[in-house]
Amino acid sequence: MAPSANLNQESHAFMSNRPKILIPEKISADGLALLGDGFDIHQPKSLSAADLIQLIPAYDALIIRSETKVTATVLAAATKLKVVARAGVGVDNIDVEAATTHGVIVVNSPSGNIVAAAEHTIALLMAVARNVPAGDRSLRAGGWERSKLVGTEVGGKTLGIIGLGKVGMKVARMCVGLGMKVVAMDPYSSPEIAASVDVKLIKDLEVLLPLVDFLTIHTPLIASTLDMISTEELSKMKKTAKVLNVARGGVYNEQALLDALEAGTIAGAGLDVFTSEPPTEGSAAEALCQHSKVVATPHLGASTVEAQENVSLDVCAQVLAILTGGLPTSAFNAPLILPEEYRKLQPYVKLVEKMGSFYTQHYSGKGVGGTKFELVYEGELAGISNTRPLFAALIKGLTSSISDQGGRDVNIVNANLIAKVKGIVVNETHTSESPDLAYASLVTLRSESGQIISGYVSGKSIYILRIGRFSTSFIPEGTLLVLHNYDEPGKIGGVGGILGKSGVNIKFMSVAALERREERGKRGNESLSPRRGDEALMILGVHGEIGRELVEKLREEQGILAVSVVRV
Ligand SMILES: NC(=O)C1=CN([C@@H]2O[C@H](COP(=O)(O)OP(=O)(O)OC[C@H]3O[C@@H](n4cnc5c(N)ncnc54)[C@H](O)[C@@H]3O)[C@@H](O)[C@H]2O)C=CC1
Ligand SMILES: O=C(O)C(=O)COP(=O)(O)O
Repeated sequence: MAPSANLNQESHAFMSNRPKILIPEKISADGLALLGDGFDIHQPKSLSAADLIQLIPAYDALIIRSETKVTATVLAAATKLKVVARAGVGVDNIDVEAATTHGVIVVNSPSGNIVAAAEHTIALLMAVARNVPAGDRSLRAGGWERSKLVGTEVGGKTLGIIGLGKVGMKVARMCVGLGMKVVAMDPYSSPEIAASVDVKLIKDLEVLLPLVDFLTIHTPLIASTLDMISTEELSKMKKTAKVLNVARGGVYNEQALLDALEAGTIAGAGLDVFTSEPPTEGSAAEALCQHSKVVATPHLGASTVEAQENVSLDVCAQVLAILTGGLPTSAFNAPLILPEEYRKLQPYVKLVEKMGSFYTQHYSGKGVGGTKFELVYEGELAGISNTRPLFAALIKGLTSSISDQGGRDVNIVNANLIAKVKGIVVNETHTSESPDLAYASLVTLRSESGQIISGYVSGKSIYILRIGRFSTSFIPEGTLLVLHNYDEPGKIGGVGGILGKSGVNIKFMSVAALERREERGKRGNESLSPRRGDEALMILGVHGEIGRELVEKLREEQGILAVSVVRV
């Protein structure tokens, strides 16, 4: 479907190479200021589902609230997207599983708007208890209906909370403050946590429902909470009970609630959220909004100046971190890594990726290697338990030369999944016993069939230290020619001559000698000069086109045992 004219205009307005951020919903300016001017930020006023699919391929980040539906189709089209940031709590409008498959990080603001949501729950509680909106409506219409609008006090009444999480706990505190008795049901909470806010935890919903005068739900909308309160549950409640929903449309079955209000088996409802927003014509949600026993608001739970500042700051900081190579603080589908650990790991991420890429290109061409690996961390690295970024870097490196996307599709979010699909198994070993280690940390990649590559980081540079039986020290960068040869005089000259004739310049050369038997296992930084008659690896950093013909020519050169071209 073609995008609207308005959209075309807007999308052509910026064509720079800066990372692009799409913000189709209203986000507070505080967070946007945090992003600075290093990005192209596009804030269309409204975006249809079709327009979103049309636009999304150009974007690196998407910042949304509850209105934008980030479906599997949107994510499949989002070839550059690195992050979907939800400026709020609930991520039920994002297909998190599809995001994981596509390597897109989903972040949110876990607590930026919880005070707002809790306070809005109290606003609806008081509104339904005291008929505030009905009184206001009647007065505006010229009435003065006092006896018709007699309410109930909340003090001394029992409130039931389903979902004693962040919002639920705040609501509990506030309602205890209002003099209410509070009981709660949450299978993942503990009696101690509940007791800390004077709440009695009740295991069974069936036991809780008949006790309460007011019921409020504060769970996420997930499979197990959809239609959690339906006809049967409502029938167990007092006829005078009133229900509140500032969580998500769908945790109460809307039709069942409408029927109960109509039948008088439930006395009233305060609703902020609906299964379709705005409610579709003729739906139970629309009928609920019009019902005389209902106080309804248009998903205003998080709509306070303060909450919007908080959530905007929270998610923009994370988008900034992700787009500049850092890690988010609250991701739904990425592991939590402490900033200090991440700082230490970062140089090794590049090293391990290059080791993996080198491995695939150097060994797989020879038909050796396998898909089972051991990644050994020695020295300082051994002390870091959360090496998930290194695991992801290895998977990215191993698969980069054999995937359509050149490994760009692999990241910390989906590395596990991709490894599984490709049958790659990595066993990470941390060994702190490395008495002769001359580097702060050493990383060794070992395949099940015995191939080995080791590397280390020094300052800002990364080095490959060992390839199979050969010890070396070179910076893996650009196009490398790796020649396995007999270490005989004239080899370098011969190879140099062939390359020169083909217009290929040599940028650097490193001759890797066979590790002496006594040196194996030690791997210090002592340089090992090749001995006559031994085999050696010649690693050449080259500039120029290395075609198949040239590789064949090199292979035919006397004393050359194997040639591989590695691009890292
Ligand atoms: N109306 C609005 O504008 C807003 C709505 N929300 C909604 O409120 C929800 C809750 O937010 P938070 O308290 O921050 O989340 P939370 O994750 O801190 O708490 C959710 C609680 O629900 C519990 N839970 C999960 N499944 C359950 C089940 N089957 N039965 C009983 N308890 C269950 C969990 O154990 C957890 O304690 C969000 O997921 C969001 O959908 C949040 C903010 C604003
Ligand atoms: O944070 C949440 O879960 C909310 O429901 C708030 O939604 P909103 O950002 O106001 O569209």
